[in-house]
Amino acid sequence: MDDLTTRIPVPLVDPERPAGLVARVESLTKSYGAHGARVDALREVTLGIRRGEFTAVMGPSGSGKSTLMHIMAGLDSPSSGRVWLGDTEIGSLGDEQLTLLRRRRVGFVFQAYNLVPTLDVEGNLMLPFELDGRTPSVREREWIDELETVLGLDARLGHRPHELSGGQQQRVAIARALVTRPELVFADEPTGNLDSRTGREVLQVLQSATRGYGQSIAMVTHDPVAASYADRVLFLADGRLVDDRTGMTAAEIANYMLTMEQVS
Ligand SMILES: Nc1ncnc2c1ncn2[C@@H]1O[C@H](COP(=O)(O)OP(=O)(O)OP(=O)(O)O)[C@@H](O)[C@H]1O
Repeated sequence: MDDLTTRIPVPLVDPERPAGLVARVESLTKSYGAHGARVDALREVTLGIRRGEFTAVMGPSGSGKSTLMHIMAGLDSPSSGRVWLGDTEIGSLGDEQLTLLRRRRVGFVFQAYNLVPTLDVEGNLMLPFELDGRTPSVREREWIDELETVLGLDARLGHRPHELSGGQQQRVAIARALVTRPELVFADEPTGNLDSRTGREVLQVLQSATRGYGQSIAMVTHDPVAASYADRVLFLADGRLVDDRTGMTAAEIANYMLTMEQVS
């Protein structure tokens, strides 16, 4: 597989746009259930995801990582607090606008790949455009071709997901998340189903998408090795943001998690 960083010098992020936060939440709270059975999944969380960075959201099981990601991606609504994607406040959008935001401005990569089994690789990559009721422009077609080459999918375009390895399926899912050049890609345990070597390859692809193209990525994981590929690690514990660190090694993250688990 080629290295994204060396092949394409064209930045994904429009240089005219100011650097800063691609998404943020303010005093975000999410509770499930009521009274005695109430679970506070998020408690007054305030944070920003920086544009052009690979951010990992780490924390013990049940700390609120998935809930945070779902709310930031407009897949779930908060109990209270505010959420922005770029300058758009998500809470102010109606259902239709929210659907368009999810379709056009964010991308998703899931642990289970979530490819359409009846479509081949090319069909899966075209899906975001089909759902949007349009065909790719010439520039978009060039970008799709580049992604297919860089992600090593050229020889697989006519194959269906069951004919691919897990790592290949996840590369298709990453390419599909990138084809529309979304402002932010959300990745939920993207290496959860992969062996460690294939997992590392997928993490390198995500890292290269940030370093080579300036793609903003927010990845939820409980794996210290996966988080060490990120530029920045946000730590959640018991529904709260407890730390915000950069440049951590896998060993440092693992130690940090161990300390968190001992304290809680
Ligand atoms: N739909 C729901 N109904 C009730 N409780 C929920 C629901 N979704 C999440 N929770 C609770 O909210 C808390 C946070 O869950 P969340 O899935 O966000 O944690 P997580 O950090 O992603 O965990 P994991 O690493 O195990 O996936 C947990 O206590 C969970 O049981």
